[in-house]
Amino acid sequence: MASMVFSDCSTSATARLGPFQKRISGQAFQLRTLVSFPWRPTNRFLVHSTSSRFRSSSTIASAMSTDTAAKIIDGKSVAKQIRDEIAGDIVKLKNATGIVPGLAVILVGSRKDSQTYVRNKKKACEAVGIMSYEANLPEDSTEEEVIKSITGFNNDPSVHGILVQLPLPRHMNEENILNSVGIEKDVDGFHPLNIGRLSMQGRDPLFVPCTPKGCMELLHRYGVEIKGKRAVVIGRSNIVGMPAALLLQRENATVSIVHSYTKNPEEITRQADIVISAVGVANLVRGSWIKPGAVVIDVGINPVDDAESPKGYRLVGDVCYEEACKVASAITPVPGGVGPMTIAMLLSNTLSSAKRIHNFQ
Ligand SMILES: Nc1nc2c(c(=O)[nH]1)N[C@@H](CN(C=O)c1ccc(C(=O)N[C@@H](CCC(=O)O)C(=O)O)cc1)CN2
Repeated sequence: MASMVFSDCSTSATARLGPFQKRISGQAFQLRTLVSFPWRPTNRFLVHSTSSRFRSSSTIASAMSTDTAAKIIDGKSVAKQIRDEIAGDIVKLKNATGIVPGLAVILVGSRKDSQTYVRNKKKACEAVGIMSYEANLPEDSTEEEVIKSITGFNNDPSVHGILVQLPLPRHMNEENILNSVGIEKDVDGFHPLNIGRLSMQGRDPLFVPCTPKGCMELLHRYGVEIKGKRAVVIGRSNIVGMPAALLLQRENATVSIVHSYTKNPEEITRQADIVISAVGVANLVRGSWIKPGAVVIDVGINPVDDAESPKGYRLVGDVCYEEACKVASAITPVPGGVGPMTIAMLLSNTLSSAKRIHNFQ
């Protein structure tokens, strides 16, 4: 079978990435803008070696007949289920107290990808019964102007959650801006007090960052045991990798973080029962990095050139999906995996905030 020998994740993907990024910069969000990660995918492992090295003869037969062995973790359908649950809870809250949860989103500049995410957040709010408020500030706004807008929402009792869409324009100090979101309305969970509490035993943050919370929710809803398991998180960004590692550790996994200075990333990743990859490098994680039977959560959303797609590109994860499918027991697709969970978790955090502020159980 051709696909068993030549992988779509071979070096051709790397070659596509370079010129392509320049062309569409600003159109699709790349984690790379938030994390510094100099790795590039390698072609050191061929697909045929991956499947034959790790599988028993019966599983090879099944992989060959279906070309896919792993269970697909369907983030899109789980996110829908969660949104339905949230909509039901919002009706209960409103009927009992008259309170309608409110979310304020601050968008600075006119990046197309950020505009799309903000529009999607607004639509998702509407669908579940959350009021949304928006502040659109020009690219050349000052930090003070952004902070002034945040302060307005901090003081507005109809707003229960505030988020600043990232990335911010380069001239802004992200830390100053995120620090000015009131901790009790910090539905993105990026405030240092929330992250600090997440990292301490016996303390609980008011909010957990949405993407890592979505990863954990997928593991829970698919019945993946975490306690006592070995987990590897690839990437250590403040908004995904680091909080994901803390969350896994809080659930008693033994956690390693693989990053750009890790000497033997393949070897370490191959020890993991659970892999969460959040580096923003297309197809970095090859099938041979995955321990047979591991559960793989792919946070990367990377555009790669695709002449056959009407848009001229398609989205792929950090993990070479076609290879990993043959080794892992379960895997999230890109798109349709972790991405939809990010917005579902934002709605969940906004609802929790409204309940907490109004002391509703
Ligand atoms: N303040 C924040 N900024 C950013 C966050 C965040 O959590 N808070 N995360 C990302 C962007 N993001 C939400 O803001 C986000 C990214 C991707 C998706 C998603 O559903 N992706 C789809 C594919 C979408 C497509 O086709 O383009 C998927 O993976 O299936 C939702 C939200 C950075 N900024």
